[in-house]
Amino acid sequence: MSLEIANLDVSIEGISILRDINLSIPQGQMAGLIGHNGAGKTTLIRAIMGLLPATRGSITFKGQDISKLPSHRRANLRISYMPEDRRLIPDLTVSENMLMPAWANNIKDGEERLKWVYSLMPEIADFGERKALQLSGGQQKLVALGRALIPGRELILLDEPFEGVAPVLARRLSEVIADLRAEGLTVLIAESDDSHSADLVDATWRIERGSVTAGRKDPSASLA
Ligand SMILES: Nc1ncnc2c1ncn2[C@@H]1O[C@H](COP(=O)(O)OP(=O)(O)OP(=O)(O)O)[C@@H](O)[C@H]1O
Repeated sequence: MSLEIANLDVSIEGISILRDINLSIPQGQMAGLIGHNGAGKTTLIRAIMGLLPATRGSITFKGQDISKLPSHRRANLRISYMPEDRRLIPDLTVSENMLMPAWANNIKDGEERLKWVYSLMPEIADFGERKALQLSGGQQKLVALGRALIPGRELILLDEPFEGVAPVLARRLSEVIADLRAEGLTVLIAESDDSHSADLVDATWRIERGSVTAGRKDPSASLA
């Protein structure tokens, strides 16, 4: 297994948000995390990243319990995430925004990895020297995905990547995410319904009021 979560509880300011989460993703596979607004998707992603502490249970990555590791040590294990709100720095260029995690985590081959990101998404290579604020919301999503891919080479967690994206760009995002399979990346895609992720993922997990169950892919989703 790449990621294995067992009996995980997470509280925020004393309020129990996630309860007894059990979830696993084999190496190189893609999984969907499907749940309504407020179900706990972002909280789970933040807990995996080490941005929220576990109050119980374990998060194991490639056989190592990472649940007590600080977030920068998890980044060193090549785990990364794409936040729902893109969080680009408006006055920095597209390239600078994507290189930020390489600078922050002392990643030596950031420039090389950036070239690979541009080969994966040639459309953003054209904007490399533009300031992030000059891009449309959808283009910024592609950049945010690219930025997550600079450190994220083993496990990448995508928090509602299709949210608020026009259909053409959503299709393009899907293609780029599908291409990650060839890289052997393990991917978790959070979505409020599986309309975009159903065709991409090997398995689906449903999250509801802080609890996760193994889900089924919605067979009607690919007809949508
Ligand atoms: N900082 C916080 N303080 C208190 N409660 C919080 C905090 N952050 C999240 N919550 C609560 O935790 C629950 C899960 O929120 P979370 O953001 O993880 O859901 P989500 O599935 O990602 O939803 P969305 O699709 O709206 O982003 C919600 O009930 C929310 O109100």
